[in-house]
Amino acid sequence: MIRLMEEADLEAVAELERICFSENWSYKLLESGLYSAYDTYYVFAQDGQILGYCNLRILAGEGEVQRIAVRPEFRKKGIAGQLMKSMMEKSAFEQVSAISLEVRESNAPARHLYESWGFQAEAVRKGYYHNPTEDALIMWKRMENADPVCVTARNDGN
Ligand SMILES: CC(=O)SCCNC(=O)CCNC(=O)[C@H](O)C(C)(C)COP(=O)(O)OP(=O)(O)OC[C@H]1O[C@@H](n2cnc3c(N)ncnc32)[C@H](O)[C@@H]1OP(=O)(O)O
Repeated sequence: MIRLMEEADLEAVAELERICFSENWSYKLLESGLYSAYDTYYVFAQDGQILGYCNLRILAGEGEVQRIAVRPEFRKKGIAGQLMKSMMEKSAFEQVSAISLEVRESNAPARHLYESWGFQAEAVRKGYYHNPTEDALIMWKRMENADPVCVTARNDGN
């Protein structure tokens, strides 16, 4: 089941980070995020185990999918899809104009996931990632209530 992350989940989520990302978020960073007014963390929990988690940041009327990860042995079972659904519902509830995210260019599973939720790659950040060095794709999804003028301005870097 999907629920909000709690303090008791922090160690398990930090472990998930270590398993899933070469540049992983620390316990301290996750702890500060838990109490941030801008961040919403969801976990997918089953039989007392955290199988997946994600973080949505909402700032100035825009959303950003900052993190999503699923334990390797539980992938391709729709868990990330359920986490995405929770973030999309939260974004709609908060009436964000658009949602963005960054993803490694070579990360086919994540890109497929995001495309299936209506995200489109619109820009590249050269050498954004380290360990190994790689470009980031910036993907966007416009929400139905989007203000086109505002979104265009943001995409031009203004
Ligand atoms: C903003 C960021 O966090 S970017 C980094 C994203 N996170 C990571 O790279 C961490 C490591 N990877 C993972 O944890 C997982 O592979 C995730 C989160 C990308 C996907 O999690 P899963 O639970 O396996 O995804 P889920 O089963 O919900 O599948 C979602 C869609 O992606 C597709 N997909 C999943 N894995 C793959 C794959 N290896 N190759 C191609 N497509 C895939 C599925 O077919 C499904 O598409 P569909 O809805 O059209 O059938």
